[in-house]
Amino acid sequence: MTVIVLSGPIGAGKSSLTGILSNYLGTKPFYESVDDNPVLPLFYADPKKYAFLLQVYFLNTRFHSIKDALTEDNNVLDRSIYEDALFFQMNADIGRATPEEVDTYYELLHNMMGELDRMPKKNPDLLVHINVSYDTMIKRIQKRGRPYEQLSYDSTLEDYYKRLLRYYKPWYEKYDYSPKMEIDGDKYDFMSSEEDREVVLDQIVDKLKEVGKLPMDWNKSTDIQIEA
Ligand SMILES: Nc1ncnc2c1ncn2[C@@H]1O[C@H](COP(=O)(O)OP(=O)(O)OP(=O)(O)O)[C@@H](O)[C@H]1O
Ligand SMILES: Nc1nc(=O)c2ncn([C@H]3C[C@H](O)[C@@H](CO)O3)c2[nH]1
Repeated sequence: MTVIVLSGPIGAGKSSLTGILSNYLGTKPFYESVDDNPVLPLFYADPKKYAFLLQVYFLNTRFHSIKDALTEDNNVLDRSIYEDALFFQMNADIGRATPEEVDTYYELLHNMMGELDRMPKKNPDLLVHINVSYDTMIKRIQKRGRPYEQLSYDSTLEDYYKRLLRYYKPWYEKYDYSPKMEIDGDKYDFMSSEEDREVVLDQIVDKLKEVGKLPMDWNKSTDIQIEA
């Protein structure tokens, strides 16, 4: 079984690359609950009131996806459980959670991580992190067009997004649950440029080979599924 997780800030391209990568490798994609998430619009309308609820919602749905993913042989997950605390901590730091909510959240997270430790596979095999600058992030958020994520929706979102990027840098540097790699999301338009898509897929395939998750002579035309 091989598990690949994508990470990166809002609009970095995780869902898009999850689809492309899983299609390329012939594995199953698992997406973060966004369009069917009833709490997300509430959170953007009143972050202070809904930050804790949203966090619990994401933790719960993420846990479901991880359990489902473990029933499949190989899979690609759009965002890791390890990023949930980054979001929560950032929201707590800007006063959107009470001390009781902070304590409860970390206890719940700790409890869930304990459950993951008992699963047949504790950690992913590879984390693929998409790096984007603030300008790219905003362009992508605009392109996708969820109304409540637009800068025009709330004047504090610019600060929120810039802060999020600042939190991601040390988070990625510290991340050590699995091998990891970065994709330059500013440079490569893997959505519309076939050439860029190939470069990005090659980078990921090379890394999977390096960590022993694909045979060294694998190429797409051999059409072999990624190794258990
Ligand atoms: N490398 C890229 N080049 C050009 N456009 C991209 C790229 N990656 C993503 N996009 C576009 O940017 C938008 C956001 O992408 P996507 O939904 O995949 O981001 P995400 O990281 O999953 O976001 P979120 O964290 O909000 O779930 C989409 O419209 C997508 O088509
Ligand atoms: N507050 C908060 N905590 C999370 O754990 C979290 N995970 C994702 N998101 C938001 C970002 C995008 O708008 C949208 C899609 O990623 O959902 C989160 N927001």
